[in-house]
Amino acid sequence: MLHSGEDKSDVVQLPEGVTPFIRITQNEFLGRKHKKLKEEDIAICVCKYDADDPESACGEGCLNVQTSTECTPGYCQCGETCRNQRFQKCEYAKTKLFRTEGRGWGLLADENIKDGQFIIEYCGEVISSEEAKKRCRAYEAHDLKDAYLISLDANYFIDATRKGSFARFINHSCQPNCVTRKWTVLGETRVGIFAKQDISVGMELAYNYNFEWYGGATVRCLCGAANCSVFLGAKSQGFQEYNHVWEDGDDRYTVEKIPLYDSAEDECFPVISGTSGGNEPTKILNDSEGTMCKLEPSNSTCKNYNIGSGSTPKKKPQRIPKRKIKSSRRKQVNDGDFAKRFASKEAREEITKYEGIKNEATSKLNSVYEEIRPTIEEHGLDNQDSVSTSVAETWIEAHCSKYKADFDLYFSVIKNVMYPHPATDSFAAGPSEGGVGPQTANAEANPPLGGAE
Ligand SMILES: C[S@@+](CC[C@H](N)C(=O)[O-])C[C@H]1O[C@@H](n2cnc3c(N)ncnc32)[C@H](O)[C@@H]1O
Repeated sequence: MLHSGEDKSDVVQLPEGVTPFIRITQNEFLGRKHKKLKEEDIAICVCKYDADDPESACGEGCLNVQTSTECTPGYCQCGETCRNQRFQKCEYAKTKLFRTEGRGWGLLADENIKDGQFIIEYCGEVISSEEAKKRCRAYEAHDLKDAYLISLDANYFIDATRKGSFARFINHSCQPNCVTRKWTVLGETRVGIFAKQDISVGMELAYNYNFEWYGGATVRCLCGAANCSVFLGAKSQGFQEYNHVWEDGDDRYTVEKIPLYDSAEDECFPVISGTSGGNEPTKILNDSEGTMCKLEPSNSTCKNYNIGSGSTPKKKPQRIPKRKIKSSRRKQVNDGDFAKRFASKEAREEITKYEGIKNEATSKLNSVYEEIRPTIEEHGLDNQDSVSTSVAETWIEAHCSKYKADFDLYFSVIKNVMYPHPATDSFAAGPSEGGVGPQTANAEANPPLGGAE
């Protein structure tokens, strides 16, 4: 197998089946030259090399390192010992290309990598958003299914489709072991892949693409993480708003909450109307530092990406109004006082007990909601990713208790309808009292069903 950190030649020997590309170790600029730094703009640190302290030569304490700026050769007093020229010197970790299951090619660590270590630069052609849009259409026309474009800043993109580094093979994961970071190198912004934890040799490298999704066909995520969002971009607001399936009071159910069939071959997951085919709405690819790659509608059937300026889509997705934060009270469901509809005392007592538990759980849920409401509002609408884990846990716990209480109550009602106790007091109503089910006294004792405790 090929070690991505070894072969520095332009045209690389690739394993069979990999679409050829030209390997570059520095971004190439389309339509402009590399910036030439003016002397007064060069950031010069104050580090001095001390043979007894390797950190002295532009380690973590270096002013340039702290501002994610590489030192400029000839200007850094540490000279050759400067350790802050990793992009310039291609100080990549050893990695290896391998074939994944269902996700095309991927890149794995070919040596142990330390938390925070620079792994590789995401190199490609630096192009404007206009050019990105054009290229995207061309790629779609050629039915390329993998997307290799990431955003560099508001106006530029890095396209690693035809020319790039091996970083182009790093797949997305919802639980990644790498992150992207932007660094300023000789006046230009460059994107590096860094380890966000220790990575052992043989582990696949992955970072979170942070797709911002505004419609179009969905790409099923096969990262296999326990917290997988099921689709690339499923957590983005665009995806959530566009792909919601139904709303029920406060709750909005999106496609990601619907159970999927496991088989990758079966396309059994829900088809969301209006999201496929020729009129694909806008889609945005967002790198982990928050800059965005606007993706636009296209007329092709390409599923993975549409890149463009972000101008008006041909067919606007139906915008679903953002969920309003409830004023002060959550909706209270009136279950209709089931207990009093039963003829037997035992049934009434049992159901009354469960009604009490359910009311308590509802009140608890309401008060938890009141507690977390400021946090939710503070973090901007309903993005549950923004609230802290402890808040989310409290909220989930209150929901679970409420669901259990609901279940217990309804179970008890159904049980008493199906297997009624004999009517034991004068309350036993005739049909006009509106019993929930058959009210005939049943000589048979309790049903062979247990309670729902
Ligand atoms: C930058 S490329 C990654 C390398 C790619 N696997 C290859 O073979 O060249 C991004 C593309 O890989 C695929 N991909 C990456 N991560 C994925 C994931 N978690 N689930 C499904 N497909 C994924 C998608 O087709 C995506 O457009």
